[in-house]
Parts: sequence; structure tokens; C-alpha cells
Amino acid sequence: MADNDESTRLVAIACDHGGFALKEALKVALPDVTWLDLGTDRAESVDYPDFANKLANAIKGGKAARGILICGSGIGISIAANRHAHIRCALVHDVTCARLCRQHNDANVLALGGRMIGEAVAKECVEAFLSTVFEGGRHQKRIDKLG
Ligand SMILES: O=C(CO)[C@H](O)[C@H](O)[C@H](O)COP(=O)(O)O
Repeated sequence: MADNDESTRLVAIACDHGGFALKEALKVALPDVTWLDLGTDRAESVDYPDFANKLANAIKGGKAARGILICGSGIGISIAANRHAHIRCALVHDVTCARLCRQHNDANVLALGGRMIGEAVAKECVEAFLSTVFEGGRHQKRIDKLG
């Protein structure tokens, strides 16, 4: 992974039961990332807002600068994360959007659908998310308008 400093290598990750298998697979597939795993730690049914909130609070508290959230589709957990003003969470299904959400949107959280994409694509998305730099300029002006 290019362009990583210590803060982008420490990544919070959380999921519901629909994202549990992919969370575990990503931790194995990306051993050079220091993972702050906030659960869930089993495949039994849980509620995605609890884990989105946990991750948002960890970022607010400075425990990690970036986060990965996974539920079945990625939809519920991204909605929950984006209710926090300090979170810009992007739900992506391909590496182009994973790159764009950093270049244009300075996303600090990536959401994935554990029932939507395979492990190889998810790994590529996470690598792009962690290694791509925000372009600033006209994009910063737009982010400032998000409030
Ligand atoms: O929020 C979601 C859908 O928009 C997530 O995919 C959840 O993981 C999903 O709703 C969980 O569904 P389940 O039937 O309770 O497993």
C-alpha cells in the first residue's frame, strides 16, 4: 500500500452478522493493517446501528483515523454512520468508487456489503481506500458545504 502513514495503517473495523465473514476475511487478507476490531465477533444476529455508532465514537475519540463498516448490503450501516457529523462514510462496490471516495469526498469510513461483493474485490476496495489521497481544491469547498 502506497502513501500510508501510521494513522492510515491503524484502521477501525466493525460489522453486523451480515458482514462478519467478510470482516474476518479482510483481517487475514490485509495483515499489514493494524486493525482495531470493534465487533461483532460472531455470526449471530445483531443490530448494525450499534456497530456503526461504536466505530464513529472510536474515530471521534482518536482511536483510529479511518474505518471500515460491513453489513449485509452495506446500506444500513452506512446510513447509521453518516448520522454522525464527523463521519463521511461511502458505500462502494468497486475499486473505482473506493478510490473516488477518497480523491473527491475525503471519506473517512468505507462501507461494504458482505453479501454483495467477494473477498477479492473487497480487499482491492480497502487497499484503494487506505492508499488514495484526497485531492482538495474544488472538492474541499464542496465538503465544507456538507456542514
Ligand atoms: O441494513 C442492511 C440492509 O439494508 C444490512 O444488510 C443488514 O445486514 C441486513 O438488514 C440484515 O438482515 P437479516 O435478515 O437480519 O440478516
